[in-house]
Amino acid sequence: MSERNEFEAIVIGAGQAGPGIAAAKAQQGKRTALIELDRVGGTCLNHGCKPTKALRASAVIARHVQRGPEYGVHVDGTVRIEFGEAIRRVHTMIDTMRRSLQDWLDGVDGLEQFAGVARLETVPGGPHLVHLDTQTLSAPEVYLDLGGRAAVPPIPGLSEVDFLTEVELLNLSDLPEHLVIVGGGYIGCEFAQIFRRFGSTVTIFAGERVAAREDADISELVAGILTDEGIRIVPGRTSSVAAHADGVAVTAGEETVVGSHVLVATGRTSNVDLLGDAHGLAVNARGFIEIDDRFATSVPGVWALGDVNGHGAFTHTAYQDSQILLEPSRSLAGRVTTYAMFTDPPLGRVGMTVAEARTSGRRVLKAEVPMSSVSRAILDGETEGVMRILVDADSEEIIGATILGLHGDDLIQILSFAMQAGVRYPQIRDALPIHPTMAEFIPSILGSLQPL
Ligand SMILES: Cc1cc2nc3c(=O)[nH]c(=O)nc-3n(C[C@H](O)[C@H](O)[C@H](O)COP(=O)(O)OP(=O)(O)OC[C@H]3O[C@@H](n4cnc5c(N)ncnc54)[C@H](O)[C@@H]3O)c2cc1C
Ligand SMILES: NC(=O)c1ccc[n+]([C@@H]2O[C@H](COP(=O)([O-])OP(=O)(O)OC[C@H]3O[C@@H](n4cnc5c(N)ncnc54)[C@H](O)[C@@H]3O)[C@@H](O)[C@H]2O)c1
Repeated sequence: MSERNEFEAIVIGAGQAGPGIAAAKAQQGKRTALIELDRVGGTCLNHGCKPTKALRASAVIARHVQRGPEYGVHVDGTVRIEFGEAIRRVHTMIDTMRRSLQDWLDGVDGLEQFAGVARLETVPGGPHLVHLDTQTLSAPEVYLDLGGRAAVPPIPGLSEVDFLTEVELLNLSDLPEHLVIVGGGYIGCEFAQIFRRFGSTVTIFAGERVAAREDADISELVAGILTDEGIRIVPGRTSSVAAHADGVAVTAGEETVVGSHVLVATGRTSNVDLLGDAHGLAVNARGFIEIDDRFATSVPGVWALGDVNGHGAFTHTAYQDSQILLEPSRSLAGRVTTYAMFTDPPLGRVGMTVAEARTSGRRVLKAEVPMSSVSRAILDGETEGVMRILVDADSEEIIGATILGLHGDDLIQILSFAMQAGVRYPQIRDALPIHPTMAEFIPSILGSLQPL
């Protein structure tokens, strides 16, 4: 090993956790390597959160324009939705953000960047070895921010057609005529609504049901929002896929739908396999690297952050992993995981679902209001959805919340911050809310809790 390749810290993956760790290690004066096989910014920046939410912004505007007459706003002349322009807007924005991240990394003193697939060979007592195509690096500290990729389910015929994952879908320049989506999770629902609003025919093969991680009644509300916009939801697991003269035929049970494009959105798989077979790390049955509360893996000197440790599946969890790691007094224990599905209206979620609360063994109280009773939602003409809060009757802690509706993605954070701070529900119930806002119903429904 030449001295040139001996580092004090190596970070593999420049996604949501890697860049911050790499910069911090370099700033601590450690000679640090950051290795990325693709583009900096990982899934979120290149083909995840950010491009989808930028594209969603165009889809939301399209919807507002279409709904204008309901509000007395008429756009005279033709309204055209140009998918090509919308996707170019997305790419321009993402390119700028990626350049800015790259410029920031390039400016970190003591940080050396490498391109390629890193294979890890752990060595008892360290330093560990990281192999690239033409060279091997070593370091006593290795940080893994490997993320994941679309899982490709073993559906007969799928591998023989040109199916899309989110990567290819976001690289289309022409609008699909009929987008068939296999999987009704967050990716399936978000893309379904976006492409429908641009004018595609959209069919979701939803598996069990859309948004299946949520309570069944919430899934039903989400399904209603999507079907009201003309999206067809076919229940059941996709059993076969085949090439067809008009595109691709997708079948579940008795139902076959022929689409021009098929998107596979049936979950994610971890990138741990890319490390090769000499990493020696304990990996669980789902492919996640096992860690303790401070991200230490089963091999001393190796830490795992972000999606690959299975303790979060979001950008904010991956990024927070890096913040926790860098502050020795913090740990993963007690993190209140919260997330949103960015349909329009969005679904905000934190803590337990009703189904989980029922089996928790706690005495649980529930407060709920349909958005059709929330003044601001009525005034804004956005009455789909529901606001629901679950409380532990004995400890008075908030233990879960679901907000499907206008600003649900932001409103939910009032509750997640309260949960993180250990606030008792009467403190929020007795707060003074502003009228007429969506948040005003959070205190008011906490005054009408009922046993679950
Ligand atoms: C379509 C879509 C929409 C999403 N929307 C949201 C959203 O709205 N909000 C949200 O919070 N989350 C969203 N997510 C999830 C979010 O993108 C991920 O949770 C997040 O990117 C995980 O960050 P990470 O750092 O763990 O991994 P990643 O961002 O995937 O980064 C890992 C990096 O490691 C690199 N890498 C892996 N193995 C190696 C190796 N051996 N050598 C070198 N480099 C390697 C990869 O190339 C990648 O760049 C979305 C995901 C998708 C697919
Ligand atoms: N807003 C957000 O934060 C956001 C948005 C998109 C993605 N993500 C992240 O990406 C991850 C993956 O999202 P996803 O939607 O791919 O996965 P998911 O796990 O949320 O949903 C996949 C769905 O596909 C179904 N399915 C599996 N096999 C099927 C088959 N053969 N036929 C029909 N349906 C089938 C499953 O039952 C499941 O309901 C999420 O867990 C999340 O962490 C986050």
